[in-house]
Amino acid sequence: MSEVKKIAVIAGDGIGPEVVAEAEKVLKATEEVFGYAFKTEHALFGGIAIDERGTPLPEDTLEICRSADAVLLGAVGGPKWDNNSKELRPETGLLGIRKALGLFSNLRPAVVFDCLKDASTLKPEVLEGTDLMVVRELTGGIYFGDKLRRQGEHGEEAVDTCVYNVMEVERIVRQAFEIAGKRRNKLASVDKANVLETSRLWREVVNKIAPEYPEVEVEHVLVDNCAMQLLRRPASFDVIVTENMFGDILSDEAAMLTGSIGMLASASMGDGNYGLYEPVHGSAPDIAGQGIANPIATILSLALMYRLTFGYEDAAAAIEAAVAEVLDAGHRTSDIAVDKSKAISTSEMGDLIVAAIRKA
Ligand SMILES: NC(=O)c1ccc[n+]([C@@H]2O[C@H](COP(=O)([O-])OP(=O)(O)OC[C@H]3O[C@@H](n4cnc5c(N)ncnc54)[C@H](O)[C@@H]3O)[C@@H](O)[C@H]2O)c1
Ligand SMILES: CC(C)[C@H](C(=O)O)[C@@H](O)C(=O)O
Ligand SMILES: [Mg+2]
Repeated sequence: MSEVKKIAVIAGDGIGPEVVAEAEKVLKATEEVFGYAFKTEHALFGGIAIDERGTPLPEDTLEICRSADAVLLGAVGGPKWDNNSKELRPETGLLGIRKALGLFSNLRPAVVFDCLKDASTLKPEVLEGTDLMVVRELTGGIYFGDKLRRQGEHGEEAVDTCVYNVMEVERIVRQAFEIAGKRRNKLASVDKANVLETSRLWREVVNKIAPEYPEVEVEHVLVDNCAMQLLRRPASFDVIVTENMFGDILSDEAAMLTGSIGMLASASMGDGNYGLYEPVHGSAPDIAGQGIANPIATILSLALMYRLTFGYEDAAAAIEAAVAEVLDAGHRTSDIAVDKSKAISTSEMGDLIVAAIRKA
């Protein structure tokens, strides 16, 4: 039996608790199969924390996360809190936890499973071989710059400020080069350097660091062009590194290459092995409570946790293989089902993945 590791579990809102429950089943199965020992501690966060504690990110939730080795998060947000003031929004809690835990690097792999090519809105031949990683800067840029409302010449105005310093760009770009070096040695740096000063700084930093990684081929792509190229030639991308907001948008776009945003996992990391793992999708209020959400993004996020925080490659690979096996066998939640009448539920998908892990 290995040393007990601690995982903070945050279910959140909407489909968050539904998909996290399935990931916890997988956690339990992998503990038993591989002999790992985890202590999980649940914490309140997001809209439910606003309702129960008057703040989206209670101090004790942050403490539970800080004292853990990793965090598993579902999703937060929903219409109930959409008209709240900024401080009382679930999304403010999400930005707060990322900042407080120093998670500046958000890794969002988008891999097209062969058997799911028919689930995407794109032609199968365009998707062939698509396996990319969006490396999104997560604690800077327009998300965190000063915001204000004021009276201007034409009445009320709103201001969002986008700021990046060299240190913030260097650390994420370095991580992206390192990741590209372990993959196919291709890095696309995405910016809007034809317009934005922050993007010109970003590009200067990439060009300054590039000679340290001569084996990595660097391509600068303007973000509007990148949005288009992702649909035109997705398989040509390996690692995409970009700032916070561009990464948010491009990763949702990349999700559709895989068939559904319900397939896209993510890891939010700092300098070390500590990480927060969550699906790329949100709380999906339109399907919450129906038991039909796809839990695979959250389950694959758990696999990323095993790999990146704990170095348990056997369990990570077993989860990924189990997901592939279940999909190959034709099982689909409704978001990836071509014939929706045959779609299975969230918990059926979780159970099938657990069964595949146990029998492997
Ligand atoms: N990390 C997070 O917690 C996070 C991420 C994105 C959005 N949000 C929040 O979630 C709320 C809803 O946002 P949205 O509707 O723009 O995005 P969303 O990702 O929640 O949903 C977009 C669409 O994708 C579908 N979808 C998402 N996840 C799915 C899954 N696992 N299985 C099947 N279908 C799935 C939804 O049903 C919806 O039609 C908002 O409050 C937003 O702020 C939170
Ligand atoms: C909910 C929102 C604040 C968040 C973001 O924009 O970072 C989400 O869209 C994501 O992709 O994690
Ligand atoms: Mg997003």
